Amino acid sequence: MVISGVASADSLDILQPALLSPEMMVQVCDFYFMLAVTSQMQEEFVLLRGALEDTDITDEQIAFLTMQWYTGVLARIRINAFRVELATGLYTDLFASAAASVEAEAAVGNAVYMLPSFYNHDCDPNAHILWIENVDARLKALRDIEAGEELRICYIDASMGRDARQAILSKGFGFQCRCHRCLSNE
Ligand SMILES: C[S@@+](CC[C@H](N)C(=O)[O-])C[C@H]1O[C@@H](n2cnc3c(N)ncnc32)[C@H](O)[C@@H]1O
Repeated sequence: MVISGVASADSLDILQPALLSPEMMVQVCDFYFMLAVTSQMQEEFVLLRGALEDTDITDEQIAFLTMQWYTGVLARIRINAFRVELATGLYTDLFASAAASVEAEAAVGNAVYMLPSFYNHDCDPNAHILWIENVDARLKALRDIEAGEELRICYIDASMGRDARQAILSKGFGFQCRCHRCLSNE
């Protein structure tokens, strides 16, 4: 993930982190839980820290890079990252070209965008994030939107049935969807 421009080490704190699954938590006292750091995370952290230490960056500049910071960032990437798929072609036919790009598995990578990270999910969304020719995320309205109406995007393949959607949203994003479509059993 790249944050362009000048950003402070705590700039990602504003994003909602993933809820920790029971396997990832260890109880440290009656009330507090902490992330049980997996060996893979630990290994990645040591590699990252070591790579930065080998550069001209001073210890003071990487003082923020603690294991706690790293796991907090991973928990945020977990539910806020978008799979970037470039749509090419005419703006008027973006959905056809976006669908073709998904079919061709043309993802160019994953990225976290600050503002789009605040859009909640709906199985019948009123907006859609897309990428045209570059990795700048754009928001396209899917229908007329009333002033004050919440902008909602769909995190998953909306063509799946209700149970499949619920299962993916619960497992992947940690919530039970109560959108109009799910509540109407559609
Ligand atoms: C990318 S964040 C969306 C922004 C987040 N609600 C916030 O306040 O920063 C995704 C998280 O928002 C919550 N969320 C998104 N859509 C939801 C929905 N339809 N129902 C309940 N929770 C939802 C879930 O906790 C989900 O893991």
